[in-house]
Amino acid sequence: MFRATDRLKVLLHHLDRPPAAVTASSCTSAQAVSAHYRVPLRYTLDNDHLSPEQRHFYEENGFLLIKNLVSAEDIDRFREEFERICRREVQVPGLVVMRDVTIAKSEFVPDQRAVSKLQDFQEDPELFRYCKLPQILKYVECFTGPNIMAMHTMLINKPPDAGKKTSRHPMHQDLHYFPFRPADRIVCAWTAMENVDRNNGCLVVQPGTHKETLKEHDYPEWEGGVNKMYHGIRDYRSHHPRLHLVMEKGDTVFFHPLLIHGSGMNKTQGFRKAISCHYASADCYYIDVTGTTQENIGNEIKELALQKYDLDIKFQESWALRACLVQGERTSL
Ligand SMILES: CC(C)CC(=O)SCCNC(=O)CCNC(=O)[C@H](O)C(C)(C)COP(=O)(O)OP(=O)(O)OC[C@H]1O[C@@H](n2cnc3c(N)ncnc32)[C@H](O)[C@@H]1OP(=O)(O)O
Ligand SMILES: Nc1ncnc2c1ncn2[C@@H]1O[C@H](COP(=O)(O)OP(=O)(O)OP(=O)(O)O)[C@@H](O)[C@H]1O
Ligand SMILES: O=C(O)CCC(=O)C(=O)O
Ligand SMILES: [Fe+2]
Ligand SMILES: [Mg+2]
Repeated sequence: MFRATDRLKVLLHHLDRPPAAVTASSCTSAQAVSAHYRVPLRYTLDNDHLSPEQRHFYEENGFLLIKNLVSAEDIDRFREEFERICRREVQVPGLVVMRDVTIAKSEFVPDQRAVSKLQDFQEDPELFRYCKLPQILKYVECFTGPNIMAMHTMLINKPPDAGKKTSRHPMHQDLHYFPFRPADRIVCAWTAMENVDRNNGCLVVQPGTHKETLKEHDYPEWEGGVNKMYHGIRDYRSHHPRLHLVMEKGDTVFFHPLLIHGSGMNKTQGFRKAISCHYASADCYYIDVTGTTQENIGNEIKELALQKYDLDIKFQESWALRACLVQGERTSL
């Protein structure tokens, strides 16, 4: 994660710079779709990749599911690389290997099956291929524009629930973790590596919640415990309906960082796998989260960097170090 400290110096002078051209300038000749649906377009940029219907769907719902976007061959390669990492045949600098809290806190000696998540795989060329797949970037560009940074990478291996419901991911908004803006120029791509449904803990989304504000997040008070940094929306009572995203291997969902989502318990004996990347426009800018609802996660990440890597850095810096350009120019982030 924190590999190039010298690169940091170059990056830091950008941190507090105001945004150059990332306001709403995007929506210029969006009139066609806009007029058709009589709504202003805000969440998507002018492009000829999305159909008017797809564009309207994302504007209204905050996500877009594309069937069969990643080939079975590619997914099999990602799976093989994941297994090599678990067997410790490859060492990846900066990689965070996370185990389920039930297993991490027990006497059980963890083997590869205990790995519940890999984070920050940007230094693994085979897994990072996912973030550069042209068919994914074509969609990403519709939300971020042409200068694209891969900000956060994950391979999620949701384990069979050990009986304490710790395989759940509480309902949250990803923006809680991100000290950069504007939110509308950030998007997550999440690809199912096998069939996912309610049994093995598919994504659960609340369509339309991307239009709401960022909520306060904290650890949920769950009896069986909760994984490190799995914050959920505090005192959450939502009137929005929940939608379970049933997906097949290779299907990919793109979603907005304010969309409220989570994932259910894995009631099967298999490990539910998905690979994802959060992208942002390189024209985004970092913000200071002091005094905001994000201060708690910012402090937690700073503490982790200090304990684990002996690095005394700002929340924003932890992101600037992980970020990788995947298309266009690294203008700000
Ligand atoms: C949009 C996006 C950002 C949304 C999200 O991804 S939300 C989830 C974010 N999650 C994370 O960022 C996970 C971060 N996880 C990590 O950094 C690591 O897995 C660590 C929790 C630091 C553990 O790594 P490491 O230090 O290598 O492992 P160790 O086995 O030596 O454990 C050190 C101490 O941590 C504890 N631990 C390990 N895994 C978990 C867990 N899943 N939940 C709660 N506590 C955990 C472990 O028991 C140990 O504690 P002590 O024995 O020192 O008290
Ligand atoms: N008590 C709770 N507080 C907050 N979030 C919860 C709570 N219970 C479940 N969730 C969240 O709701 C989402 C769905 O979880 P859940 O395990 O209930 O799965 P489900 O898909 O609804 O399956 P089921 O068919 O068992 O109800 C997850 O994000 C989960 O973390
Ligand atoms: O794959 C999942 O369970 C969802 C994870 C998620 O939403 C996240 O890590 O932010
Ligand atoms: Fe999330
Ligand atoms: Mg439920």
